[in-house]
Parts: sequence; C-alpha cells; structure tokens
Amino acid sequence: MPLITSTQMFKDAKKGKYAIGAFNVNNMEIIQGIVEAAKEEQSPLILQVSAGARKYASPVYLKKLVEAAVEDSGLDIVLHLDHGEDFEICKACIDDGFTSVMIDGSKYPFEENIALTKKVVEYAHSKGVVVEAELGRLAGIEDAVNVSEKEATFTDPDQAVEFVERTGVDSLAIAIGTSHGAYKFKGEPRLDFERLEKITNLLPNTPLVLHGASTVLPEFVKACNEYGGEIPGAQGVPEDMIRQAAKLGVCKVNIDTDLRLAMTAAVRKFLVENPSVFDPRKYLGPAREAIKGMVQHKIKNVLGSSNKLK
Ligand SMILES: O=C(CO)COP(=O)(O)O
Ligand SMILES: O=C[C@H](O)COP(=O)(O)O
Ligand SMILES: [Zn+2]
Ligand SMILES: [Zn+2]
Repeated sequence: MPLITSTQMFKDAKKGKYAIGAFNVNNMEIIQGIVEAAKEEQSPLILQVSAGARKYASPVYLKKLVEAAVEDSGLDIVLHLDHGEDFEICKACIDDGFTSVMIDGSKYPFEENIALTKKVVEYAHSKGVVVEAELGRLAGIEDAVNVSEKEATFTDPDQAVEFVERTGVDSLAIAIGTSHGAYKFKGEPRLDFERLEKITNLLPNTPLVLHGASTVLPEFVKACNEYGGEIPGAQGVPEDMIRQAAKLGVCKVNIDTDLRLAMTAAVRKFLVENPSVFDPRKYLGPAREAIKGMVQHKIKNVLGSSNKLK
C-alpha cells in the first residue's frame, strides 16, 4: 500500500458531499492514534506536516513514521505539506516523496500569489504531485506568524476563479471566517456560507479546503482547565458548521488544534491523577487513545468519511 495523491479521494468526496480529514502530525503517538482511527472507520486519510513539524521531528523521522504507518495499517495515505511558505520547501517535500503540497502565498498580493503558486504547480505536476494553494487570509496563529483579525480577508469568489484558471492548482483553501488555533470566535460562531456556496458554484470541479476547522471540543478544554491548564474561552467551529461546509463543496478539513487539545487533556489528567508515575509510555499511551477516539468521532459523526475507502 503506497502513499497516494488526493485526486480521486476529492472527486469522491465532492460527489458524496462528505469531507476528508487532514490531520497535522508531529510525532509517533499522534500518527498512530490518527491512523488507527481511520483504519477502524475505513476512511480515506490525509496526514499533513507543517514546516514547524519538520523542524521539531526532523524531515526524515516524520517521513519514515508515515511510511511505517502505511506499512503497518495497509492503508493508502496522502502525505501533504501544510502551509509551505516558499518554492524551496515545496520542492524539498516533493523530492522527498510527498504526494501533495500546499503553497501558501496568501500573504502576498494577488499577482505574486499567482506567480508563486504557478511555479510550484509546474514543478509538482512534473513529478505527479498535487498542489493546494490559498486565496484570502485566515486570522490566527500559523507557524509563529500571528495574523490579526484586521489583516484577515475573506476569499473573493471571482478572484478565486481567475486564480484557479491561471495557476492550474488542484485544490483551493478559502477564507470564510475560520481561523487557526483555539480561539476562533469571540461571540457567536459565524461562517460566510453564502460566500462558500458562490465559490462552489463558480468552481464546481475544484475541491475546496477549510483551514482552521477544529471544533475545539469542550470536553478537552474542560479537562485541560480542570487539571492545571489555563485556556479559558477557547472556542472552535461547531460540528454542524463543518457538516454544512462539506455539503457545500469543502473536501478537505484541516485539524490540528483538536489533536493538541486531546493529547494535552489526556496527559494533564494522567499526571495529576498519578503523581508518582514517570514512565512516558504511561501518559503517552492514554494521549494516543484520546487522539484515536477524537479522530474516530470526527470521521464518523462530522466529516462523514467512514466506509468510503475504495
Ligand atoms: O488549518 C489548520 C492546519 O493547516 C489547523 O487548524 P486548527 O487550528 O483549527 O486545527
Ligand atoms: O496551520 C497551522 C497548523 O496548526 C500547524 O501548526 P505549526 O506550524 O505550529 O506546526
Ligand atoms: Zn495560510
Ligand atoms: Zn492551516
């Protein structure tokens, strides 16, 4: 079973009006938890690696861990670079065997974003790798860059059409009100579904990607706060909104914060309840289980990708 591209996966998802989870991975326990969940649910799966993850774990460790997951699980998995910030990192990942890369030129003016994305698309396609790009800008924290609410901009539907036509990109990340991190809304959660619908109607064959799509599960926030953490007021995208986004053309849903919260809640709880234990396996085991349970819930009850493996 190999690493695969997302091309067929996205076609099926778009047609079936469900979404594929793209989960950020940083170490072995995170990978194992996610992959076990996807296997039990017989769900297609995207594992994504950020520049920060490559720096933390080293590129070779992460690549080999994902290869181990493919071998051990027998699943076909997409290995994707998340938020590639320049041509060089995209090229490095493509040369390294990634099957999908994101070039995130969203901080640049429109024409520069197009030129950069086009350059990555040309190289990636010559190697059989698919490309995600971003138009519009999400608020929140991303690789140590904090985009303020003021700097954030929603995706312009007409620009999206021009962007996809001129770059030849395979999928497009859009900004409709989600943001990275655990503090997504101050008041009532609100996403611009009208905008999403418009983009989908104008680009019926382009898989859309929703970044900043963690739901920030209250049970994990509560456990973190109960066991010594301090994350008051954390709030994510309600599950119903993710379901609706999938119905309206979103094929890829990016999830990192929920993994972090699940893992941290489990570790905090274990260490508080077992103060004399110092064997990392004893607290990383429950952390892996928490990730598995959370991912399984998402696949089954939110993304709708259970039993969609071909
Ligand atoms: O978009 C993401 C990764 O690219 C993750 O978003 P969250 O912070 O909502 O998990
Ligand atoms: O979008 C950002 C992801 O959550 C990755 O975060 P990171 O850059 O801290 O690894
Ligand atoms: Zn971005
Ligand atoms: Zn993102």
